[in-house]
Amino acid sequence: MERVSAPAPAASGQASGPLLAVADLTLRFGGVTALDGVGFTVAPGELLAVIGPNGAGKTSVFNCLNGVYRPQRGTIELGGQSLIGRAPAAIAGLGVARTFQNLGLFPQLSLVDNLMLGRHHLMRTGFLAGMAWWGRAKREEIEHRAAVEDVIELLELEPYRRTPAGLLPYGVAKRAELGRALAMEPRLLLLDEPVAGMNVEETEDMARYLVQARRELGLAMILVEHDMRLVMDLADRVVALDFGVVIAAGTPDEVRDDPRVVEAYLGCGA
Ligand SMILES: Nc1ncnc2c1ncn2[C@@H]1O[C@H](COP(=O)(O)OP(=O)(O)OP(=O)(O)O)[C@@H](O)[C@H]1O
Repeated sequence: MERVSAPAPAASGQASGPLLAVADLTLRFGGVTALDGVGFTVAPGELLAVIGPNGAGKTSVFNCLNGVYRPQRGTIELGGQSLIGRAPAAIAGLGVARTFQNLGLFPQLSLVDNLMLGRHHLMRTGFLAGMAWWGRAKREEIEHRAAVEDVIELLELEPYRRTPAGLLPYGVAKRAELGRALAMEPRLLLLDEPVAGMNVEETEDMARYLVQARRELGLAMILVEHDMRLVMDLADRVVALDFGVVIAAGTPDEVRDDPRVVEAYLGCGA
């Protein structure tokens, strides 16, 4: 898997500091305060889970991190570079990839082509340049295909490589969605409910692939997930939100046992 390896920590610009630092994040929609002074950090290689009942602000955090929403207040720094005000494509270019709850795959394209599209922002040779610089374009193509093959191998997607994404079984499509994000060679991966709608066996498979991806690629991840078992099994640290405010942060056990967290979940009927 060397070709898809994450950059060394020094490439983040802060060898010893956090990879991601979020402070005082505040986001309002008219009269609704979706996020109110949210702050957390993610260390290189760390898996941070963000939990909270429905409407707590988890998706809003992701949408701020990848540039879909612009917060009214606060800072977001990746390796010391501010992400605020940058377009989603620019943030992807800086190494932030996201998986989507409702799958971000093109249903007509084969799994391999979906993964190749995940690498689009890494491609230096455009179509015309490709015609003029055939040798370089060809080399680039070979490199990109090799990187995609590494992801296919890591996630054991070989049997589905030519299958149109729209025809993949649900669990495999979620894995392909993870593959699309990994093919971007991110420094930080945002996982939006990767096991939503999965049965127990599919959930266990996904957990195994996430552990494998972390071990092989060493990349940092933020996991938004309602499945508490997965959170407890995978997370290094957990941040709990309720009504847009951080109500607890710490190890999975600390956060699970925090009375404010228990109350937030009981209050929402979960
Ligand atoms: N585009 C929007 N316009 C108006 N209000 C919004 C918008 N997006 C989110 N909100 C509001 O912000 C708050 C936080 O929503 P968000 O989707 O971030 O919560 P969540 O924790 O992801 O919830 P869920 O677990 O149900 O996905 C909610 O009150 C929601 O109604």
